[in-house]
Amino acid sequence: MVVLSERITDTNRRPGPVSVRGACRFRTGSELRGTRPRSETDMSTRHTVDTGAASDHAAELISDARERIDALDHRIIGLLAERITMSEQIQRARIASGGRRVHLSREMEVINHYSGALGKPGTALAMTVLELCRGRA
Ligand SMILES: C=C(O[C@@H]1C=C(C(=O)O)C=C[C@H]1O)C(=O)O
Repeated sequence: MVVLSERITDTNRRPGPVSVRGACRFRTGSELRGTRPRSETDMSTRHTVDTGAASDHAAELISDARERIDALDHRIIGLLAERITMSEQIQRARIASGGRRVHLSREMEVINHYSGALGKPGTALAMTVLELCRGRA
């Protein structure tokens, strides 16, 4: 059962809407019946809305896994920064010696490495990594 929204000012008043991140949603049947404490329901709903999950269990699993993904992305970005520094050193040394910035046969090796491991998207990823490291060719 749902009840149409109206803005709430008193958090104990029913059946006004519940605010979720500044937005309003309809009150659920269990909230209207008072079978769950209001704050627990609000937290639980926010949890599932944030993750797109349909249960608290899935929402918790997703939140935990997202933290690990954020940590992995942080490391990937750190590794990319390290790669950019190494690549710049090579490019500077080559240019200082009278050579060119770009070395195509080496780039093909890099692209093959990525596509061998990751398939077609690996090619696109390698191109992006190369662009980050030596600019647009
Ligand atoms: C770093 C180099 O210079 C450039 C950058 C590359 C890279 O970032 O992997 C690869 C080939 C070159 O275009 C290199 O020759 O190894």
